[in-house]
Amino acid sequence: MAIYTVSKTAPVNIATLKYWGKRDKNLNLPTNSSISVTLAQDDLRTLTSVATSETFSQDQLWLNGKLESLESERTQQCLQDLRNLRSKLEAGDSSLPPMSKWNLHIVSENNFPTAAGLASSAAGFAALVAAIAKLYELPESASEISKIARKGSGSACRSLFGGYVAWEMGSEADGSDSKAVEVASQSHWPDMKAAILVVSAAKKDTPSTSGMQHTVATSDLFQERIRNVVPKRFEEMKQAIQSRDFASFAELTMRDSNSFHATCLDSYPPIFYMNDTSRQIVKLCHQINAFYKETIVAYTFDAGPNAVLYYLEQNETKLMAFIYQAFQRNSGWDSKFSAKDLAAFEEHFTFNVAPEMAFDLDLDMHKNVSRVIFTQVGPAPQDTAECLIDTTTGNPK
Ligand SMILES: Nc1ncnc2c1ncn2[C@@H]1O[C@H](COP(=O)(O)OP(=O)(O)OP(=O)(O)O)[C@@H](O)[C@H]1O
Ligand SMILES: C[C@@](O)(CCOP(=O)(O)OP(=O)(O)O)CC(=O)O
Repeated sequence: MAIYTVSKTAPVNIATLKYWGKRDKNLNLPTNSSISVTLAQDDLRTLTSVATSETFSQDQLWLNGKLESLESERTQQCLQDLRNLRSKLEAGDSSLPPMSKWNLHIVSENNFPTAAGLASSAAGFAALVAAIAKLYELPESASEISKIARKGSGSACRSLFGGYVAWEMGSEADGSDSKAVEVASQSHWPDMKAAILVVSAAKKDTPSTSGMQHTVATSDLFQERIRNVVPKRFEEMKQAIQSRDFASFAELTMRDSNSFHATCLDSYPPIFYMNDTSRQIVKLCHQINAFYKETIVAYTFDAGPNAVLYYLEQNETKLMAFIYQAFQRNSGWDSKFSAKDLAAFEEHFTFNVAPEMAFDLDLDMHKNVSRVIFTQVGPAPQDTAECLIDTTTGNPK
């Protein structure tokens, strides 16, 4: 009996205007629109292979080599929506194999820690939905498909696009207008880079879903954020991206990270995602921008202590003069930079920074950082020849 197989990779996205709060928990409808940058898949990606056949006896998911439950309401909703679309297609074309009635085998691998605040659920659900949509040969646009990924994990809808992405919150009760759209392509602003300082790769304390429910229910500041702060910032950030205005983009990004974490602190009891090391990194970024009298770096933090720093390629040496000095003992440098690059960072620090520097760099900061990941803006989910499923048995390789 035929086994049909498809594989896809999907990216991580890191929000520059944060999604925090749901107006509908079941449909994952947000209380505000958000914006993110999609990151390159060479460094952080989910690879998902899906197979379907009349012979499979049940839906099954293997995540990072382990059989996982597919029971969660969110995954079930994604599978149901995809099957409904496939079923419509089959109704109009009797030559199509009736895949909507068959079970699925899903095998997925993240090349980075799962559930550690590195947006694994975003890449994970984007890859799952994109792979099944391809297997089913669905003609729907990426925005339409993003509505399905959104039900898996809100931020996953933004991982259906490359470059710079908005998730428009929409206003319909059924979520039909709550979808991801492209703000600008990767090629519009290709020199955006990101350095991720992994402060903790451990599973986080308060999962995003319960954290945001708690904030919605208890924070007064949250109301101010969604009513008066984010709507204006959403327009300003789109404008900054469209005009490639890094200084504005960076300030809006940092302010929004601070605003989101302020609502966490304003929740009762409070939620703490950032830790002392995160705060030291915030301070360092402001010191770097003040040193150069120009905004060359932006920090942002998700639901965990890890820092994501956005900067432009042309400012790499200026920024890395500081970052290499502080974090050179952490792993991650050699795979991205040549010995010549690293020497240039060191030299820039010694000759341009050190003589003028008005503050002390805390050389112990690296002790609380496990590794540094260097990456940049990247494309939408990709087709791949790599397959995690044995095409003769339909089981993981
Ligand atoms: N490749 C994948 N395929 C399917 N589901 C996945 C995949 N990777 C992660 N997930 C789901 O996402 C969950 C982790 O999501 P969670 O929101 O807790 O962490 P995170 O995405 O790393 O953090 P955050 O979204 O707050 O940045 C996993 O437990 C799993 O259910
Ligand atoms: C802080 C954030 O990263 C929160 C992401 O939350 P999730 O998308 O993980 O939440 P669920 O919809 O409940 O799955 C901000 C963001 O990515 O916009």
